[in-house]
Amino acid sequence: MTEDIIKVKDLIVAYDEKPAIWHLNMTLQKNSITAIVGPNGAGKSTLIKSIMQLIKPVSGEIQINGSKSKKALKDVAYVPQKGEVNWEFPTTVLDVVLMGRYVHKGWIKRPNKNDHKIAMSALREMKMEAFRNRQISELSGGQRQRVFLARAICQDADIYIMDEPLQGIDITTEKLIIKTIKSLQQEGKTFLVVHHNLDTVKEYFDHVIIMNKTIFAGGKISEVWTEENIDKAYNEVSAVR
Ligand SMILES: Nc1ncnc2c1ncn2[C@@H]1O[C@H](COP(=O)(O)OP(=O)(O)OP(=O)(O)O)[C@@H](O)[C@H]1O
Repeated sequence: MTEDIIKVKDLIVAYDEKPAIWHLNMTLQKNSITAIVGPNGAGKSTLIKSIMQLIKPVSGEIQINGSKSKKALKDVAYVPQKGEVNWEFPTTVLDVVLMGRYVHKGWIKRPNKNDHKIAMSALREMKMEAFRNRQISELSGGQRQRVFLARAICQDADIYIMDEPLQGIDITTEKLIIKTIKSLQQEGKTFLVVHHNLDTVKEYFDHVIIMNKTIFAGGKISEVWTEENIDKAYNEVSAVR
């Protein structure tokens, strides 16, 4: 029996009255690892920012675990694109990872021993333990991505929404991130991941959403990952532009 953990109904999102998402409907299946693919400007980031309530849609409805409330977001860990973060902010790797705990305690309470233990274990999982006292401005791109994943792990959310986590990283880090995602799936977690490399979709994911402003196909890789569907989204864009 499958269960939809996120439901998006008839979503329209616009920037300066120009639609970036147009009548989009999708569901995210619980315990899946789902890729969102589509060409540049297809609205992939806009979709996940809408789910994270970082952007207000023109219309439509988004439910997380059956709820439309902002409170439902505490079950969601968000990994933004690297470029969206101020990496010059003076803070250490450990402090960034500990931020994952604030969702559980609020911003007022200081992290306790247990929070530190959880943060260190997440850093260990991402092989970043040795960097814990390093300033985030002094990390490479791949190391930054690992720190962000460690923060998400530290939050211990049910759902992980990640915007291009494999962008600009080496193959070792890519394999480490995928291994971590797959082992978290074994623990019952769900992943929605913006992904660009079409060659690795089949290997890394079990579900896919193929989009360009709206959804062209969505479901199990074995059912919807076809040349025809990919072509539609990447080439037949005029209908929704
Ligand atoms: N803050 C913004 N203001 C105005 N337009 C925006 C803004 N953010 C995105 N857009 C536009 O909305 C459309 C969708 O952008 P979005 O970043 O969601 O696409 P994407 O699929 O994530 O692209 P990419 O693969 O290039 O990262 C694009 O045409 C983009 O130019």
